[in-house]
Amino acid sequence: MERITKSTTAGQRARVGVMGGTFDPIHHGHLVAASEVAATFGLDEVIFVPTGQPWQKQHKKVSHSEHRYLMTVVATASNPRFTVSRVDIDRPGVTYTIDTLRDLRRQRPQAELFFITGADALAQIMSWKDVDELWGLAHFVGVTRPGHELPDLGRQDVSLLEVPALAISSTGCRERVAEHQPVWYLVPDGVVQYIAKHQLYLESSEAENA
Ligand SMILES: Nc1ncnc2c1ncn2[C@@H]1O[C@H](COP(=O)(O)OP(=O)(O)OP(=O)(O)O)[C@@H](O)[C@H]1O
Ligand SMILES: O=C(O)c1ccc[n+]([C@@H]2O[C@H](COP(=O)([O-])O)[C@@H](O)[C@H]2O)c1
Repeated sequence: MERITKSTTAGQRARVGVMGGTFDPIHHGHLVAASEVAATFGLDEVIFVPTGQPWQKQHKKVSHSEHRYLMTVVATASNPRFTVSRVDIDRPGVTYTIDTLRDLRRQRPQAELFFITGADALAQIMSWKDVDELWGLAHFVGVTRPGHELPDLGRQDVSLLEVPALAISSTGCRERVAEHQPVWYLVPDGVVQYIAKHQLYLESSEAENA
């Protein structure tokens, strides 16, 4: 029997957001962006998808995928509409969104997918693998982010949304931890505790990959 959520009535397709990110660590900028898109587009669910190996960050040191996955689980646990997928971290090799969306469509053939990106990621989208095929797999929603221009790609299947401006970045959070400054209220409480327990980010994140 098909599962019917509060927003989706019988016969309607579920509306599912996909929030992809490195999430190293996940912060309130990610969570507010997902929440705003969910409210504006009447989404039944937002699936957070931590990347496996982000190819455009190969020159940077990225934390182990299990740490990034578990921090994402902790950060989203209190929201019944937020879920976390392992599709990218369990797929061997470099992560491409074309594979993410194909996998999610196989898992949710009835769902209408909305891929959520910040302004900086949307500005790079024309460099993503198989971009011409991406458009057919999801509707794309670009959200505002302080310090980044939201590009108008001139496509009807790309929506632009203004969200509360939170000048938070994972890079900034990692730098603060490395400098022994607090990250309380930049990331969820459970993520602060996870970072401390596992002693993440005590070295500069800009180091080259070994
Ligand atoms: N403060 C923010 N406001 C809106 N969107 C954001 C914000 N931070 C990140 N995003 C978006 O969330 C997605 C995942 O971002 P990511 O995990 O790379 O975080 P980040 O803060 O950009 O990380 P880093 O500083 O390590 O590059 C991207 O689409 C990005 O544009
Ligand atoms: O498919 C690609 O070529 C591609 C290139 C860069 C980024 N992405 C996706 O964009 C999302 C945000 O990535 P990032 O690197 O800003 O954390 C995440 O889901 C990535 O997998 C995808």
